[in-house]
Amino acid sequence: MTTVLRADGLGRRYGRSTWGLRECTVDVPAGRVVALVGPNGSGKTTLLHLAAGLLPPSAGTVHVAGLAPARQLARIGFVAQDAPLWPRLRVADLLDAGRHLNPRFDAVLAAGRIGRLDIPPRARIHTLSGGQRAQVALTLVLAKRPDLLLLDEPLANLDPLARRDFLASMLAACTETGVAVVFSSHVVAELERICDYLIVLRGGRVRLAGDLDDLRQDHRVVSGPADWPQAGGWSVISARSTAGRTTALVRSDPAAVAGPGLDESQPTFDELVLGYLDDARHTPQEALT
Ligand SMILES: Nc1ncnc2c1ncn2[C@@H]1O[C@H](COP(=O)(O)OP(=O)(O)OP(=O)(O)O)[C@@H](O)[C@H]1O
Repeated sequence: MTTVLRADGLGRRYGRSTWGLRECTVDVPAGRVVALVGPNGSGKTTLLHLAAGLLPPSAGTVHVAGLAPARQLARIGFVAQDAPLWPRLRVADLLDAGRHLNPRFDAVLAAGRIGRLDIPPRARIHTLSGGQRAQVALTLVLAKRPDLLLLDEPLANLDPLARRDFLASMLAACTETGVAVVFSSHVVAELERICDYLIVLRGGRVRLAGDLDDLRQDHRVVSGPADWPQAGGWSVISARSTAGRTTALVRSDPAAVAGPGLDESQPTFDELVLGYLDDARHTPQEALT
């Protein structure tokens, strides 16, 4: 397995005592589409900035295709939150700038993509819709032909139709170019269709990371009488009780069988993510400082 992004004990401290990210260890295989999820302030942007070489680590290491990000800038595409672009420039001028600034820039791919999206090349950026601006930003980084694409909440500010179009075109571009994508988002429901790898952050720490199919196999949603989670040998991630029944996300040996009176199923993507965001063992942010 080729690893495109490797973080080992990675941490970033802001000021003297606030850790934005701590003890982050993940291995992202080449060509995967990674959902990076977590509540506000959980460290998603910090991780993306470290991976893009925009921030130096305070602890641990991060490598992109085996080297420090600063030495791999040509292989990394990064789109910051809100896809900032020069508002007065025309689309064609931006693509031109991209061509001059990036040695591997694929001008044919960029022009073809903008044409297929029906974005007028003569239009100035500030006249485009939020969805069109997000697509121009995605086109610019895809044309760099990166090995790793880092997208920080690209769906924010997009309406549901624009989100669907953006995700579909992003997935098509990934399949075509083989680029790995790490994609931070709060729009959990939309991620399942496109992601095959998951990283859940909470309180600056990695709560869960791995191949989505493997993670779903390792977990169960089990529902039973109100007191059941105390009775078994499960590792309970989170539990909720309503109307005399308790439903819990548990991590278990795939061979384990639920006892009598318990219903179990493999978690959906939402159940897995929300179960870890609800994690009762959550370490409060104060404990990280
Ligand atoms: N420049 C900074 N100075 C001080 N603290 C910061 C700075 N940037 C981030 N932090 C802190 O680090 C933590 C992680 O922030 P980060 O922006 O990485 O989270 P996030 O998961 O991307 O949040 P959001 O979903 O709101 O964008 C937060 O507690 C935040 O307040």
